[in-house]
Amino acid sequence: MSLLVAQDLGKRFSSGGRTVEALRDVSLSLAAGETLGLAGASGSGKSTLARILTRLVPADGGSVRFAGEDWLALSGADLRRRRARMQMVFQDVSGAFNPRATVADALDDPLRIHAVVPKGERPREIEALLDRVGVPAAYAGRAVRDLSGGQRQRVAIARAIATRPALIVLDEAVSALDVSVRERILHLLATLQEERGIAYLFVSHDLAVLRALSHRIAVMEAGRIVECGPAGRVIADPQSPAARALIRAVPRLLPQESKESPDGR
Ligand SMILES: Nc1ncnc2c1ncn2[C@@H]1O[C@H](COP(=O)(O)OP(=O)(O)OP(=O)(O)O)[C@@H](O)[C@H]1O
Repeated sequence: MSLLVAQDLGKRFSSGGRTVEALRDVSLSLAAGETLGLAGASGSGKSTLARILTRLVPADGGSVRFAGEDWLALSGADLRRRRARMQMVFQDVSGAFNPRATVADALDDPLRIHAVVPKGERPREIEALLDRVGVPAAYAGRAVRDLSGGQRQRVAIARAIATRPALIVLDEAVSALDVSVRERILHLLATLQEERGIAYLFVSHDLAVLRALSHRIAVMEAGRIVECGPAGRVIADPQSPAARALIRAVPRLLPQESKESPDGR
């Protein structure tokens, strides 16, 4: 059974007398424990889709079923409670944290809000989360803004897994990082997925990044999904001009290194 099914999502933005159709009839599905990579040129609608799925912006039309529920119909306390099951990590996580927040504060918030563990166990849980993402426990008292970009992303991942989500939406989550730091974070994400069965919707303009993690890749162009298939197939044998253009932008792409799963997902 699918963990998430989005159907016919649409979104228009109006600004300065101009209307942009950011999403047109977008449908996709995601299985538990699966990574769907979402590729596309700048402005193709990737972030809008990520923001609609995470309920940061409303859709104009369409539906989303998540974990068996009508996700777009949830509101108020019901939505707040269910948010524990769908978390997100963005490119610039500094904006997501209170600038003065310590690492411990940033992790304590979701544990408290979602009552993940009893109050007395929260300090130990924070330690375990930091350990899991490879941040030394001694960093707990530091301000998030004083961390390196890679460490901040590790804390953002720790915060995302704190509520034991079924799905994490990652929007350009490794794009600002150096290549070696990026590779270690991608490895961490892959390991967490194996351990916990978390599904990822991984948004990136960089197909090389998507190839490292994705079982399937969907390609967007001008608000539509123009191609979707097993990661290895999309990279080795792209069917759409949009996918071909993205591949041309990354000359080192080698299809045989794709992490496509044995059942062809
Ligand atoms: N709040 C907004 N107001 C007006 N237009 C918007 C808004 N958000 C997005 N858009 C427009 O919607 C379209 C899709 O934008 P979106 O950010 O989803 O694309 P993207 O594929 O994520 O691009 P990028 O990779 O550059 O982030 C673009 O034309 C963008 O200018």
